[in-house]
Amino acid sequence: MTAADAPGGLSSSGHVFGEGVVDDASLTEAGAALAAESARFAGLGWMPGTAGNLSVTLARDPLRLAVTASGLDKGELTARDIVLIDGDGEWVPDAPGGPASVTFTQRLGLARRPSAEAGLHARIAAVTGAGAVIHVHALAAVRAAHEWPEGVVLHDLEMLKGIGHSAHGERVVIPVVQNHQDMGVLGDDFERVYLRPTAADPGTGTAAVAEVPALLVASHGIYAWGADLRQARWHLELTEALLQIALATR
Ligand SMILES: CSC[C@@H](O)[C@@H](O)C(=O)COP(=O)(O)O
Ligand SMILES: [Zn+2]
Repeated sequence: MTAADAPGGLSSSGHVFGEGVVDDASLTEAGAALAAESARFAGLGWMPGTAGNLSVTLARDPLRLAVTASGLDKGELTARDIVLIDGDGEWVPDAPGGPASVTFTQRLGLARRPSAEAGLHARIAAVTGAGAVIHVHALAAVRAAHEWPEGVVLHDLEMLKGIGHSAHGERVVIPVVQNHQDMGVLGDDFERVYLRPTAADPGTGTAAVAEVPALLVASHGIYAWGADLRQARWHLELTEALLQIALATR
């Protein structure tokens, strides 16, 4: 299976969960998938200039993510424009199977810095178990966070089903946090507002609480995540559409 035809744009071999080992092949595959996804959102106008960033989780123990490099035009990324980071969002030497002390990025002759927001990607992946996180500067997300700084309440909308909730009779809150340049602060704020999912109780049949797979950062943009890149994209596009409806019908 190639990166192009795999669910989420990344083949199952690209996820090396549990081993903490990431090789050149999985990095290249992740880079290709992130570049393709990034071009899609740049085309939508959701990543103007160098805005926005994306990541995929490559390993869980210890946590390793491939994140887009900082400060690049997100409509022009290539498979090489990624950086391997740890659970703190810090660059880590990659490709342990490669020549000793020569990293993937060094072999390519590139000096890449991880996204300035890599720390929040890593926090979201750690807390939610996400396989992919996407951050864009989409307009409805910014407008909705400005309009409803305590969180955007949605209900009785068909597309809520697309983010794991009911189309009828359920109150869903898209959380909002204030913008901050310190990813540690943003990560803590995210954990404070994140609605953790609960499993269904087989004894009582009590319905599980589903998560809300999106976070609005006021005066900035939106983060959305999912089990893989494709699901993260669906959650992002559906949330932005829901926010457009909320703004249009307020
Ligand atoms: C063009 S300003 C946007 C940045 O400050 C930031 O918010 C952003 O989304 C992109 O940062 P980056 O470090 O390139 O991943
Ligand atoms: Zn941003």
